[in-house]
Amino acid sequence: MPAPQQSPNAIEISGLTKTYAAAGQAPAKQAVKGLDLAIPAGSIFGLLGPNGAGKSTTINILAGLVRKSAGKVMIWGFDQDVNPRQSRAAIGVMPQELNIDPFLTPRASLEVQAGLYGVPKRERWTDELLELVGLTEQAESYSRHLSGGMKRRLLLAKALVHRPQILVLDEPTAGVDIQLREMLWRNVRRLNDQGMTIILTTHYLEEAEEMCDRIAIIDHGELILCEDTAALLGRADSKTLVVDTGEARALPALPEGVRAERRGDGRLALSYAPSRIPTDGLIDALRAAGLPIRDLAVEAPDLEDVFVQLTSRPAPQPG
Ligand SMILES: Nc1ncnc2c1ncn2[C@@H]1O[C@H](COP(=O)(O)OP(=O)(O)OP(=O)(O)O)[C@@H](O)[C@H]1O
Repeated sequence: MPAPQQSPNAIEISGLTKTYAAAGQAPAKQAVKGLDLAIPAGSIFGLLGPNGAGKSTTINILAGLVRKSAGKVMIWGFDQDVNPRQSRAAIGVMPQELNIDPFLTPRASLEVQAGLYGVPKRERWTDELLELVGLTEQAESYSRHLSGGMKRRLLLAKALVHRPQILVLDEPTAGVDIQLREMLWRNVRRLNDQGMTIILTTHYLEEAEEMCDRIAIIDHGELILCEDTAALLGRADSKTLVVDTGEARALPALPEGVRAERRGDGRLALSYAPSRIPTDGLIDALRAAGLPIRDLAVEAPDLEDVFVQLTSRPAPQPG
């Protein structure tokens, strides 16, 4: 159904605000505070933030599941307030919760979902979808007999019935095993290769680092930054020099600002800010202090370092 999308962005959010009304003892809560965000078409975009930052609220507003309090949301060129049907049709959401009807088979679930989106019978791709997520064999089993992993795969297929231009994955790999995680990412990459824009939230920063072209970090309902992943990683002013000191265990005197830690394998890990202590200067200092250096490696910062620096909070933990 959708046609527009003249901008290079699949999604444009401006001034997005959400205040949950007070309920019982709980006071009103402003979960999203004037968020501006542009998500380029064709990207794999990560929405990250500590627990309670407002990620799910934002995603649920995009999905049309939560009503925003203020602001503008354009999905695939459609204003959510002006063209709610078209903007909904452009997006598919794989939610966190396993909301699957236990009495439907996977095939029936997909058919019902396609019906809800008004997909005509001849345009349905139920068999292909079952194949895509590896549920062909279980197509006629009751969903209540599916394993947790299979239910998640069915959720992915449900999000795709109407062939959306944008796929949103809310914590897709929380608590799933390695095989399922790999299968999910394989599918996500394949869909992205075919042009689909992917938006995901994840608590696994390693995963975001590996999968996402661009990352936004939000905290307390506000945007902290939005950058290409490579640029983001370049921001962290931290490196780790890992030194194999052989039998020597005594710590030498270290330049100020260097943190030392002995790793499980016996190597000495020295963390430092390269803007203040250049790597070669640190190595010279170690030599001058008489530290035996059998081997050494410099580890670049990862997304976790950046995240902690920017939010001054521990990285989110998988729930
Ligand atoms: N239905 C609701 N009613 C009231 N407050 C809510 C509701 N849903 C979320 N909140 C609050 O809004 C804030 C943002 O929550 P949200 O779930 O969007 O964060 P999140 O970044 O997705 O967190 P998490 O990583 O823990 O899922 C939190 O303080 C949360 O308690």
